[in-house]
Amino acid sequence: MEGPCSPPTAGKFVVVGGGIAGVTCAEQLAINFPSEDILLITASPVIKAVTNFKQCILTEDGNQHIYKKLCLCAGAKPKLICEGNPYVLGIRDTDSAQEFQKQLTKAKRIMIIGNGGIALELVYEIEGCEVIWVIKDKAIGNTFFDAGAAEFLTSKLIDEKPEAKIAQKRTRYTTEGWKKEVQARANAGNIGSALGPDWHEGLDLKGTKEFSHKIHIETMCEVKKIYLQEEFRISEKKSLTFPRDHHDQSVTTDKEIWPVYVELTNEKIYGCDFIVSATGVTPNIEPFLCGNNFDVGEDGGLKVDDHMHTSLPDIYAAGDICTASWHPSPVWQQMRLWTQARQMGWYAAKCMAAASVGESIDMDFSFELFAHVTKFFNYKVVLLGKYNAQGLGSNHELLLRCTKGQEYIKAVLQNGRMMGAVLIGETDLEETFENLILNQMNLSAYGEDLLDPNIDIEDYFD
Ligand SMILES: Cc1cc2nc3c(=O)[nH]c(=O)nc-3n(C[C@H](O)[C@H](O)[C@H](O)COP(=O)(O)OP(=O)(O)OC[C@H]3O[C@@H](n4cnc5c(N)ncnc54)[C@H](O)[C@@H]3O)c2cc1C
Ligand SMILES: NC(=O)C1=CN([C@@H]2O[C@H](COP(=O)(O)OP(=O)(O)OC[C@H]3O[C@@H](n4cnc5c(N)ncnc54)[C@H](OP(=O)(O)O)[C@@H]3O)[C@@H](O)[C@H]2O)C=CC1
Repeated sequence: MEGPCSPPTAGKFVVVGGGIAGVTCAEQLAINFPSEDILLITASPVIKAVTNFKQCILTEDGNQHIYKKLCLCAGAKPKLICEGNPYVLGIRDTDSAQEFQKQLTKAKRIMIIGNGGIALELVYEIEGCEVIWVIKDKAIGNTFFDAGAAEFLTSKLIDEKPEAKIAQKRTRYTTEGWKKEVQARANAGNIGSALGPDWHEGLDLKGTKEFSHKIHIETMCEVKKIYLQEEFRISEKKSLTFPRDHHDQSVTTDKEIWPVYVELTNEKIYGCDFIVSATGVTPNIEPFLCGNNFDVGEDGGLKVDDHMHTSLPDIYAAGDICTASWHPSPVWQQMRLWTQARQMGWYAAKCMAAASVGESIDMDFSFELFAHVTKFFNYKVVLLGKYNAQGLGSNHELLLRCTKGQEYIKAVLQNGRMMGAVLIGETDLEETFENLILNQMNLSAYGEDLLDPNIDIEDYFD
């Protein structure tokens, strides 16, 4: 490690990471302390070490920065099924998304591994390329849906894609102005900020073929082995599987020569141009561990308490890098999402500001109820509270309403109180359900009327 090349700079507050968590944290600190210098450090220059005993961080360019309070917002990186294989791509930032797009323009068939957000979005968006989608579960979208919602969505996947996409209603964050600079600097290194909602809007996700969608789903299996073309040819002659569409699971032999071959745990082998590993993320904590005894969560994040404080004095963390380790509200859980990263960055700044002037602060309201609004297969999707009855055991009931091609509504109730909901389509129920979850009103008397389409429940509960 090189020695420091210039005298240390001092800032009351230092924030590491130019993603949504870090930028929101720095912005909020600047609002609270307009006359202070707030130092925002992002992947270029990369942080090499944090030496807490000296309240000092050392950047890769050899500079030292002294802090009174530090917030680590270095995000996460893709957890790939296999590191160092040029045919296995992860998607995280602008560079990796562009690399994926570049490879796709030359591809006839790709394989997507994983059953979460990235896979769900990709299988719907990719055109002109066969997609073999490999999932560990029985049904699609395990991180967001139960089997019922998955079935509702699967029927959309195998129908033709509609022309009109639903309108964007949220504020778009662009990389213009000063944010562009932050992004550009981050991308100069090899770790950029995570792409967020609408990340594929500007990308032309088209392969070499003329058809729209061709998706084959392999359920309940994982990758057993990946062979490069040469390795595969000299390996014992294995029979290649030829993908059919979703309904036709018959197996025939594929005669084409592919750059890479994947053997699955169900013994099938597919050739393809490349593999997308959409298999979750690992928090970026390594640069901060050396010499520091941070408490680390089971998912590999820096543990933070209800004031976003890590286990080390004056060091906070927010966004994908952290593991929420406080006793949460019964209807909130952490998921590594853009909205949570922003809320955490904002709240961390509030906590840092309060601590620095010796004030106390209550937990922010945004951690009362889990709420995620997104779009899958061109449907608006709203997830509230314990939307999949997470942690409720068998002591819960589900109310369902489904109109094929239009809407899927699920309410999760426990002891007559609403604990969570999945709303797919333009249901207009999110505000009412959000209130019902928050106020924990006893709904036993309403029974199934709660989802009766002939009853306007908005009027009912107002
Ligand atoms: C393809 C994709 C699509 C997504 N879509 C959605 C969506 O639709 N909805 C949703 O809610 N969420 C979505 N997410 C998740 C969401 O983008 C992330 O949860 C969120 O952006 C995390 O923000 P962050 O600031 O914690 O981390 P990041 O955005 O990862 O930012 C981390 C920052 O730290 C910097 N950094 C890293 N290491 C160092 C270091 N050693 N020194 C200095 N700087 C460092 C990086 O350069 C970066 O600027 C998506 C994620 C991906 C990858
Ligand atoms: N619209 C949205 O809300 C979007 C959100 N995102 C967010 O971005 C981040 C990255 O997305 P993504 O990579 O899709 O991560 P997710 O955490 O959403 O999903 C990862 C998926 O990969 C599966 N998986 C993990 N390891 C393996 C393995 N070895 N073999 C096969 N499958 C495996 C997981 O299964 P299991 O759960 O059983 O381990 C899970 O289905 C996440 O934080 C996600 O929430 C991304 C895109 C869109």
